[in-house]
Amino acid sequence: MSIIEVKNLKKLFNGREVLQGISFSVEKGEVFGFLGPNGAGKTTTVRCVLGLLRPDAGSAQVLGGDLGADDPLRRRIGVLLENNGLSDRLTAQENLDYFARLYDLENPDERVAEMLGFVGLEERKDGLVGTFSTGMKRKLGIARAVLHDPEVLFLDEPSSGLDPEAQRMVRDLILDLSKKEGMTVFLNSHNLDEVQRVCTSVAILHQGRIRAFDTVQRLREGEEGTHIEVVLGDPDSVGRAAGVLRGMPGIKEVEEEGESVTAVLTGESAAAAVRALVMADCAVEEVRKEQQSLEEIYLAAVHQAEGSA
Ligand SMILES: Nc1ncnc2c1ncn2[C@@H]1O[C@H](COP(=O)(O)OP(=O)(O)OP(=O)(O)O)[C@@H](O)[C@H]1O
Repeated sequence: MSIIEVKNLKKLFNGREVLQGISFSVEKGEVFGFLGPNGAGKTTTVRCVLGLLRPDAGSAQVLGGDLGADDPLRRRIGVLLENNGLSDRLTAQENLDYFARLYDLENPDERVAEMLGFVGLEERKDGLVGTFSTGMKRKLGIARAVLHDPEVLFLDEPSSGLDPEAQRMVRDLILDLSKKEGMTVFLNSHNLDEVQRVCTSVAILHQGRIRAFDTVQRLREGEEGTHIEVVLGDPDSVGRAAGVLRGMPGIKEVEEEGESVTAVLTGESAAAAVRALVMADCAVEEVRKEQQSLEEIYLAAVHQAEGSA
């Protein structure tokens, strides 16, 4: 079962179809990036998924249920939206204490201390949140969102307005939650660099339609296979290396370019290609995998959609 399952979701505002039947799913432990230009329909989608907005057609399920209709289910998710839900007039600890009581946690003091430590704010626990920097508030907001140990975490633009160092801390927190706690994360973001670094899969939404949906790795490697460039240490190896690669069934489009050979791996790993080249005595100096950046993929998806509109 997918953790988040959106099927043919439609939403109309004033007769205009803002979501035109979108579908995607997020599996357990994934960090999913939801991308799209301003006005694409991301917030509308998230509001439908969170059960805050009723779709006109289709369904949006989280952990097998409808968050709008199932109270106990809501306890199993954590949400950090633009407004971090913290009170400026309370200290960091008092803010978390309040939510720990709200969630009726078993060992509230321990959990609050643990989460203050997790986000690196234990030394500032008695500071008033109103005096905190944007980065500190964001970290405390994340601690607040995961205090009750949810299975799924929704984050809306978690790094917006943060300096590079604070962005990095937020990124590390997300990776920790996913890798160490096995949390599934839904990340709404315009920061393509951040998404490329932390997300395992992405969907690109544009004008109410999903234009791309796949793992980050598959999107970056391209549909036809992984492009590699093998740089050879001596010119004599080039022809021999090209011959070896052409003889491998899972490799196509082998071309000689100066002191390099380029190829597309369709059913063979880069490691297997390198092994074959070394066995054939080719002086392999460097192997580069040529991957598109998420930014290139995003811009291509959006422009292609605009071209076809
Ligand atoms: N309550 C509403 N009533 C009418 N139109 C709405 C409403 N909410 C959103 N829209 C419209 O739906 C479209 C999608 O908006 P949405 O906020 O979902 O986009 P978004 O992808 O989240 O954009 P951004 O990145 O700027 O936050 C926009 O054209 C917006 O004006």
